[in-house]
Amino acid sequence: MNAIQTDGLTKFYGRSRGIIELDLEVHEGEFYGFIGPNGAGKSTTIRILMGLIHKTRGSARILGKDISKEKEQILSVTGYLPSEAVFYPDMRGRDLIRLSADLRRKDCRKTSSDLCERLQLDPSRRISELSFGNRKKLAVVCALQHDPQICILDEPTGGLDPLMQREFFEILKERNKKGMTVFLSSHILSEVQRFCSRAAIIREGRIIASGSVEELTRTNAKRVTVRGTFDPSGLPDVRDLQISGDMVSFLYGGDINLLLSRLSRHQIMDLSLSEPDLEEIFLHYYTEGDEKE
Ligand SMILES: Nc1ncnc2c1ncn2[C@@H]1O[C@H](COP(=O)(O)OP(=O)(O)OP(=O)(O)O)[C@@H](O)[C@H]1O
Repeated sequence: MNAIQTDGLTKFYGRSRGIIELDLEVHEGEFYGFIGPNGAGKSTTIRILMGLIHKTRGSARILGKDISKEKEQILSVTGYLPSEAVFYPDMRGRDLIRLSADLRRKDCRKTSSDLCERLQLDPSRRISELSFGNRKKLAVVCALQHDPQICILDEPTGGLDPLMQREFFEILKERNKKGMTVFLSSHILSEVQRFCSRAAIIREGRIIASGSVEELTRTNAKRVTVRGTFDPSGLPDVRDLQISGDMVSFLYGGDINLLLSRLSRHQIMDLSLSEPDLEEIFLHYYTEGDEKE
């Protein structure tokens, strides 16, 4: 049984595209990243999974349960962190936390107070008095206090300062070790590279690549940085060329001997060849797509 499985999942808002023919497979216990730029369809996918909006066609299951028919069973074992949490402003944090626990008919006092302490959240304050980051922490407590089997997080780190982001990922990692599946959408690629074992890349509503983060980042291309006067434009498979003063930097996917022989004809002061990071690979997927169109 997969933690999340979608088959041909499609959503149109009127005539405009949300997501198209999305096939996702997230295994139980995985830490899975869902990467894509603004407007790619990440929130649309997540909102359909959480039953907040209806699909146009296709199907989706969470822990084997159909999202259209078994919503209540799904919600009782799922934690959800929306990208922008909107709460009743006059409520106090602790009342919201209790309401969220009551909806799941669970006593979550011990876990919620641990979470508040770790996230340094004062739950006695009114929601209207909380900063954006503190509202996010409140949403994290509501998403995790009932020890869900799967947690679906939409751009989770927006609004959290770096220390809190670290604590938040620590919590997720601990939960994941105990078996919780984590599915998070992000456009912070280093975050996905650091924490996720597998990921899917979504672009313009379609998944353009998926697999282990290692596979996705494995490429023959190297980031070449040269100090000196060098023009790589005659070389094959050169992308993302950046020139700044006497520094030339580009992604190179061609024959390394050819590169070395071209370089040897120039006065080079410094040279480095490094593995591209996920950010660059992502760009690579995008430019590939653009070339095909
Ligand atoms: N309520 C809506 N009505 C009409 N179109 C919508 C609506 N919500 C989303 N869309 C469109 O669906 C597409 C996917 O949007 P979605 O919010 O799912 O992307 P996203 O990947 O989550 O982006 P972001 O990172 O900016 O949150 C976009 O083209 C968007 O304009």
